[in-house]
Amino acid sequence: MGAVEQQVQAATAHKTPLIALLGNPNCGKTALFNRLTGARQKVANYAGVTIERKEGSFILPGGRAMRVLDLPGAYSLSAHTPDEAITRDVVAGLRAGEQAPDAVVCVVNATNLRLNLRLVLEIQRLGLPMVLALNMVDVARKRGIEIDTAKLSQELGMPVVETVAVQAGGEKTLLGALEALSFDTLVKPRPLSAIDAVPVEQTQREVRRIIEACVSFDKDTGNLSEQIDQVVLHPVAGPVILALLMFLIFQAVFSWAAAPMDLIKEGVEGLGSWIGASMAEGPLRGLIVDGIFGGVGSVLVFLPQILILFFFILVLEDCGYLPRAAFLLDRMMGSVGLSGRAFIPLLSSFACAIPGVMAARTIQNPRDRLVTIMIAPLMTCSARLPVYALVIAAFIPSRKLAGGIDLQGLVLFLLYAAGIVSAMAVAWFFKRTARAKGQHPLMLELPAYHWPHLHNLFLGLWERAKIFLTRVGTVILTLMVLVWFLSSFPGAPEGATHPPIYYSVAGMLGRALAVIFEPIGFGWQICIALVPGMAAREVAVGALGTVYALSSSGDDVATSLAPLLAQSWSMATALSLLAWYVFAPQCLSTLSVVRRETGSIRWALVMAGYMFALAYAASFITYHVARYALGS
Ligand SMILES: Nc1nc2c(ncn2[C@@H]2O[C@H](COP(=O)(O)OP(=O)(O)OP(=O)(O)O)[C@@H](O)[C@H]2O)c(=O)[nH]1
Ligand SMILES: [Mg+2]
Repeated sequence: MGAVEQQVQAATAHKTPLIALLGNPNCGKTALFNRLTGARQKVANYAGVTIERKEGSFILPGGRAMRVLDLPGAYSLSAHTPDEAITRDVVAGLRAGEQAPDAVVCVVNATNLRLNLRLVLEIQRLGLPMVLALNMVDVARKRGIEIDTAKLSQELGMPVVETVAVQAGGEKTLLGALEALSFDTLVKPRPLSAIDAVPVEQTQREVRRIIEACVSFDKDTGNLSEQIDQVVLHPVAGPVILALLMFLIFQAVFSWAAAPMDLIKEGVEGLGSWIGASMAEGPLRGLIVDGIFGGVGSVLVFLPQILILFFFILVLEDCGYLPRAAFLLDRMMGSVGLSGRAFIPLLSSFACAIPGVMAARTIQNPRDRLVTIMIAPLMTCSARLPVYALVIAAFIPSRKLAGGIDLQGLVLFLLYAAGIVSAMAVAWFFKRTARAKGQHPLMLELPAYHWPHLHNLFLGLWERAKIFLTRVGTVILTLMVLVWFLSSFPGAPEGATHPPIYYSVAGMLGRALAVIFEPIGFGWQICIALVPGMAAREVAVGALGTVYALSSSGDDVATSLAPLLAQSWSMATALSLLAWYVFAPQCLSTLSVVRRETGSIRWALVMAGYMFALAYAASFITYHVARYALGS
């Protein structure tokens, strides 16, 4: 061995080898990544969940440290979408500031080798050390698919191991195979032209030949997923089931949440009045009782509703129903010119528009992608739920309609529906003005159904709760303290006729804004809440809590906000505020992500502008129609 080689060997021996997890979308890369590293990246039963690279590290049983990259899924290395391009560039060592991996673990879905092997053959041509992880073998076995791994390994010329990424210990075989790899000599990937040199047809022939040689099917095992799909994807029954499911979810958001919400409310109020009673009258007491307990507490009570909503979304996600919903909605989305791929980004936007806007990266056509980004904020994000829930609780009687339907749940359902319908309308408009061409058929792989993993469900809810509580404890708390200060100082002048807040900085600001918002029914108190609501929607609720606690004279602790609002607002104002929040421009963080993802401030401004105009128009109409109809 020459001196130079020895040096290289010594240098690489010190370096921690980097392996990349590569494979088709939804084959279990992230699950495997989590299993190897103990991380908790998001997994879900549909394609396109991972949209950015994630790095982690772990130790092989023999003691060697390894670094591992989780990459977005790809069907082929001739990238068609921006996230596929990330994957291609990373493995080929073409991404700036990114070292090419020392080895590739190709993850394949054992139940669908036919689709997955093409990518394996393509990657192989890069010439990097490789291991094939035959994942989801548990499902394959259940379905009677038998794969001769020894033969497959021989055919492909690389180690093949069986893994079950969702079972403890399901990654052991992979660790063994990695242990056997040598990282002593540095291998550079061959140029991508090595892949393009081989015609696609030849690759596909090769795939067929390998499958014939290594895979056998036991035809007798009935396919339950297909049977379920005959009902769920039925042209008539399918959409009915989908609508029914959505409807039931919103009913549950109200009816199940009542008890835990009361509990939280009583806890917060009890604590607030206990602390209030033990403190001397003064600004500090005001800050704690009105600002923190009145403001932050009024946001906190919405935790149960958010968790119930996400419980259902997570269950539907994990069992594999969501891509079916995409399939059912594809026709509707296609008729307004959206691609079926827009479904997942739009669905994510129900949690928050930010991941939704980012998930639009999986959309191939740049114009489709832009339109999807522009309408993502019209999907009702979870931060708007508290605003809706508060106003509904104050103004919509909790009555059972015919068939046991809860009126409050129905109104909430309608608000969410209003967001969706207007998103479709806006998409249609954008597409028309942008003179779009023909449609793109939805190519969607329907994963097999499986029971939701309790562990996944629990982690998902825990994540949601953490996000919400962190927001309450940081952004919302800070803004609430600020709102309280601005609403408390300066104090009322001698002989004041209004409550002190009227004369405060916030009061002055609110009165100035009221000039603009009076025509849609918002008084100065609501205007005070609108401003911090731009930073985080829930703060609007908290701010109303503080504003009305400070406006009402006498009461020492903020009594429940809903009845206070019911006394202070007219029904027309309440409906107008609901309409406002269906459309009002999203929080500032969304706008900044839109700027980042579209690469210019222009689209962020267009978004803010069109949403403001829509919101104002919708509220104006709602307010005046309601006043007319209610005769006030
Ligand atoms: N039964 C079974 N399910 C698995 C296995 N591996 C992953 N899954 C499930 O398959 C789904 C997809 O897993 P992910 O890890 O998100 O897949 P991914 O390859 O990262 O997908 P993208 O990020 O979308 O490319 C999830 O619902 C997992 O729980 C496995 O070995 N057995
Ligand atoms: Mg993933």
